[in-house]
Amino acid sequence: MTKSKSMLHNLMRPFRFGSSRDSQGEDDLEQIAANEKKFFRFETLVEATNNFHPTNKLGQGGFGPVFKGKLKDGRVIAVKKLSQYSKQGKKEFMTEAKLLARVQHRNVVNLLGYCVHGSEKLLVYEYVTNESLDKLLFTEASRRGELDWKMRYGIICGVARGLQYLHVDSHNVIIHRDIKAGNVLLDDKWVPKIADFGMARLFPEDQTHVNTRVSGTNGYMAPEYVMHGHLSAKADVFSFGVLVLELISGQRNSLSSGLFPDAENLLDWAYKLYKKGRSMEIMDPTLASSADPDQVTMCIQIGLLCTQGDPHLRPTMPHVVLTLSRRPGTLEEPTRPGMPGSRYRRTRRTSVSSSNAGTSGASDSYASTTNTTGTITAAATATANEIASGSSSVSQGYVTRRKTITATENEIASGSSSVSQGYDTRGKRPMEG
Ligand SMILES: Nc1ncnc2c1ncn2[C@@H]1O[C@H](COP(=O)(O)OP(=O)(O)OP(=O)(O)O)[C@@H](O)[C@H]1O
Repeated sequence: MTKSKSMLHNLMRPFRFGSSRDSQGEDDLEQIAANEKKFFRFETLVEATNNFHPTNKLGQGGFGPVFKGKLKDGRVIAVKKLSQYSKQGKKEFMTEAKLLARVQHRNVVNLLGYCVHGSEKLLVYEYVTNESLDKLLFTEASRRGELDWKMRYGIICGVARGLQYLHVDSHNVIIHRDIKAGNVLLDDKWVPKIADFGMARLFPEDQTHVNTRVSGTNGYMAPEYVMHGHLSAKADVFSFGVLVLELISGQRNSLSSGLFPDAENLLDWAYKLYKKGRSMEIMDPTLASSADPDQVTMCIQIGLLCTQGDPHLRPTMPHVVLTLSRRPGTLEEPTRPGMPGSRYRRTRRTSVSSSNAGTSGASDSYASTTNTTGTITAAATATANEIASGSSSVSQGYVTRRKTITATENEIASGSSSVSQGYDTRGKRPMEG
């Protein structure tokens, strides 16, 4: 083809019609992906996982089963077979997966690539050797003692850095929406890695169940998200705050545990003790010999700042990372934590913390009341009480996924994002190819 002919050919490409255009597009994408070594042949994954043998199965998540495998080049992988309910078109899936595979950070589980085979869609991750944090912290309680303070502090710092990367430093703003102990994997050196990012892109909103607008996990979801479906990076900050308090206390943030004297949940308990100057009482007793009291006190305060009812008052992740990198010092006073069922109310505050530069003086806050305003219909089928007690099925299945919205990096970095105002039904902001 001459140069001018090939130019014309390229110009005409978007206007070609019919299936040949689609298959051509897919072929092109496959070719690009293959060149970038992100596209895995199905046969390669069959071989690596011993034909997805049950003994290779690592577990079953909301998006489908995960299998351990080994590639011929020696790399150990985790292959997630996406649920058949992912109706996303092949081309779109490949575009999304290709972009997500560019997200690379020490504290994020790296997506090595992906595969499409007939109706099957698969994601190929680096294999992370150790358990997920929830197993160590909660499921096998006897193992909680293995996590001394230094390790827990390292996990707090690592997850904070991973989230900062997703919110601000990656090519695209990525709001995770499901930060929880179960989505933090630990490698052989106990470096934490955030799993399951970017699922919103692979499970577009219009393909999820009608009653399940809110996804996420009970006990971790910010009240504005539960109640109104408002999602911003500050919803991740809230979940991160819950995780911090869980790491310090060794307790799940759930009502059903009944472990929090005179308090509704872990956040309430921590806040009440903090107000009495006794915040250290939430500390897991197994940390007694390893804890650095100044660091623990600082982290409790960070946890409380992150879980404040008013999303505008919560710090941004860059601010959290900065605070953690400094020696423990004076921090702002946290206001009341957000509770599921809290009512949304705007109040004018006289002082706004330094972590919120860029937010307006008038701030939204959540009244501490369990009276709902009926706006729960904007969220999920679960009631506020179900969510608070962890008995809701909001996060149980693939149908509960996911929604995120648009924001610029600067908005998110400054905490002034208006992301909660508008939704991108496909769970993303536009990305460059
Ligand atoms: N990259 C990985 N390396 C090692 N194990 C992994 C990896 N990804 C997932 N797993 C394991 O596979 C299992 C299923 O994980 P997945 O993330 O799909 O679901 P989940 O976190 O259990 O639930 P949910 O989807 O509701 O968050 C878990 O036990 C998890 O620890």
